[in-house]
Formats: sequence, structure tokens, C-alpha cells
Amino acid sequence: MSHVAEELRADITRLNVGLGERAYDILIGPGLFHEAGERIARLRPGARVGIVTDRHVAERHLATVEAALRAAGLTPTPVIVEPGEKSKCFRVFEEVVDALLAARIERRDVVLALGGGVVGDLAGFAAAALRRGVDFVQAPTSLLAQVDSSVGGKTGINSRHGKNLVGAFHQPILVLADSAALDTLPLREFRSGYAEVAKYGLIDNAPFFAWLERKWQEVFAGGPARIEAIATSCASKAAVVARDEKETGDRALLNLGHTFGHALEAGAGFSQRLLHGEAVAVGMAQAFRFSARQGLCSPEDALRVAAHLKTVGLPTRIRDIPGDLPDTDGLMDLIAQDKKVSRGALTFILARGIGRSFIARDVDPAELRAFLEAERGAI
Ligand SMILES: NC(=O)c1ccc[n+]([C@@H]2O[C@H](COP(=O)([O-])OP(=O)(O)OC[C@H]3O[C@@H](n4cnc5c(N)ncnc54)[C@H](O)[C@@H]3O)[C@@H](O)[C@H]2O)c1
Ligand SMILES: O=C(O)C(=O)C[C@@H](O)[C@H](O)[C@H](O)COP(=O)(O)O
Ligand SMILES: [Zn+2]
Repeated sequence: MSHVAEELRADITRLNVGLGERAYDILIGPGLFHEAGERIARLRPGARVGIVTDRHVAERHLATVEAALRAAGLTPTPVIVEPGEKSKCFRVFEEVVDALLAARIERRDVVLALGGGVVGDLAGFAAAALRRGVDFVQAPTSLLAQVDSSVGGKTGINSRHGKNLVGAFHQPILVLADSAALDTLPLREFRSGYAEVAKYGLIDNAPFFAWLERKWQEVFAGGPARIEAIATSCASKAAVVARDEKETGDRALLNLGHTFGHALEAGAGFSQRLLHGEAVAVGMAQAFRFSARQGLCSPEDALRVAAHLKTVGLPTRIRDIPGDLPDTDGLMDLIAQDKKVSRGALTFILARGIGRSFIARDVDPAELRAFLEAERGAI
């Protein structure tokens, strides 16, 4: 008999991503990794499970997950990669796929992504490609992964031409967000993930942004405010993904801050100098400043966005990024590789105010260039 009560525990939040026959649950709460075996076994009894994780996460959480899987009659094989954005590359992708094949992960088996967004994107893409597609489960361990990357099925790796340029849409069959796992996450990484939390407020939920301005310290401290922030974020993302799984329409709103941010990440060599969420923080502040410069939103809103990000310790300007970055031409070239570019026309997520973001197609490259020049001069 199952040790996990059929009724959900009161301290677990369950959301659903409504994608018809590919719908799946997102479970959020403490201790879920101890139940990972039973929860996965309910979906795929007796499966082999290729656990893709990174070294930091393996040291802290792998033993718990492996034990839970074995106890439920599943057969785990860990595949451990080096931590960090540099692992989202062709070489590591090949190593992961080979290791999963060596472990005989077959079509009725499961790939389990245990880690942050790097592991989730990499393992998800490996699952999408392996034997032309095997099921995967997301077990996100960073704040960023719990509020964003584990949901929605965007998987992939970086190329020398830019960020996330090779990948696939491949939805997980389950997301297990064990909020207790965040207790071992370094503060800088938590902050980086917080940028994506703030993003949901800036897109279309001004009351949530105002709540974060009041409650951010409680979110950082842990407890109910943190769970509420994770659940609100996942609910926002689940709703957008259910409407527009493959980003033919308003899913692009989730890219707020990312056109600038991805160019900066690539410009910094996908290094520890600039984490993804940090790049998104600079990018969101820039998107609001650019919107204000275009007369789309008030300068006060742009200042308010930057002020909150700065208050929590996130960068908001190019000058906050340590080390050299490409010049304006170099940044324009990187921006030209953005996946929202269509026949050369630039698409940005801009804003008419906090919680009033919109998709701006055909952004004038000359205006963008002038803005970037002004941003570089603003020291
Ligand atoms: N697919 C999507 O929809 C989506 C959305 C947002 C971001 N992303 C991608 O996610 C990536 C960033 O994810 P991230 O910020 O989680 O980075 P990450 O995966 O590199 O994890 C951050 C760091 O924290 C460590 N870590 C993770 N969980 C830990 C824990 N519980 N305890 C101790 N250490 C822990 C990791 O080892 C790593 O060193 C980027 O590549 C970004 O492009 C994807
Ligand atoms: O899920 C989405 O859609 C997002 O845009 C979420 C982003 O936070 C995430 O960083 C995503 O990977 C960026 O997507 P991309 O298509 O610009 O690579
Ligand atoms: Zn992101």
C-alpha cells in the first residue's frame, strides 16, 4: 500500500498545466523528494529512471531521491554533470544522451531532471531526443527552476551563436517542486531566481509586484510567503503555457527582459559573471527604461522597477556586470539571433506600466541602438 496518502497533504499545493492529453501536475511543498518514488511509480510503475543532476545538487539531494525511487520499485541511474550554464552545450548533451542510452532508458522509462534550470533544460532536451522522445519529470531544486524553467516544456542548449538556440518543446509528465530543497541554495542563486518571480508581476499582475515590494524579505526568509510566491508564479506560467504552448502568441510575454538579458549572458560568455536571473533583472530594467524613452510608460514606473530589483540586490544596469562585454554592435548582433526575430524584424516585450507588458513587433533598430549607446554611457 502506498505511503503517500491518496489525498494530497495539506501543505502541498497542486496546480495543473492544462494541455489536454499532455496535461500534468505541478506539486509544490516541503519533503516532496522523499515521495518522488511513489509519485513517479504511480505514473510509470517499474520504470528505469535516468536521474540527470549536477555535482552541487547531487551532493545534497541525490541520495534522498535515489532512496525514494528504489523504495518504490524503480531503478535509478544517476548522470552527473558539472554545475553551471556551460553545461548547456553540445558536448555535455552528447555525454548525457550516451549515459542514458548506456543505462538502457527506454521509451516507457523516465528521465528525471534533478537540479536547477540548467539541468532541467539539458535533461529535458536529452529526453526529447532520446529514442525520439521519452517521458521526463522535473524535480527543480533552485528558485528559478521552481518558479519558471520546470514548467512549460522549453528545453535546450546554447550554441556559439547564442542562448537556447537549439532545443525542443517537450513537456514533463510531472513537476515535483520540493520547497525544502531551497534551504541549501546559495543566496546569489536565490536572488537570481527572484528576478523571474518579479517578472510575473511586471508582465500582468501589478498587485503581485506590489505584494513582492512589501513581502520580499519574507520570500527570501522562507515559510508561507515563499510558497505563495512560487505558487503564484507557477499558476501564471501554467495559464500562459496552456493558452499558447509553442509561443505563437502571448507566451512571448514570458520573455520580458530576455532579449537584452540573453545578449548580455552570451556577451559574458555564459559564465558565473552573470547568472540568467541577473541578466533578466538588467534586461527587465532596460525594457522599462526603453519603454519610458519611447513614451510608452512613465519614467516613475521604470524607476520603481529598477528600485525594487536593486533593493533585493539584483543588477539593473550594464555597469553592474563585472568584466568586459561586447560593444553596442556586438550586442546588436547577439540580439539579432533572438528567436523572436522574424525576417529580421526585432520583437521586444515592452511595457505601458507595471503589470502592463505587451509584445512590440518591428522595434526600430536605430532607436534600439541609440538606447544601448545611452545605456552604456550611463555610468
Ligand atoms: N526552460 C525554461 O522555461 C527556462 C526558464 C527560465 C530559465 N531557464 C534556464 O535556466 C537556467 C538557469 O537556471 P538556474 O538559475 O536554476 O541555474 P542552475 O541550474 O545553474 O543552478 C544554479 C546553481 O545552484 C546550484 N543549485 C541548484 N539547486 C541547488 C540546491 N537546492 N542547493 C544547492 N545548490 C543548488 C546548481 O548546482 C548551480 O550551481 C538558464 O540556463 C536559463 O536559460 C529556462
Ligand atoms: O517559458 C518561456 O516561454 C520563457 O520565456 C521563460 C524564460 O524565463 C526562459 O528563460 C526561457 O528559456 C527563455 O526562452 P527563449 O525561447 O527565449 O529561449
Ligand atoms: Zn528566463
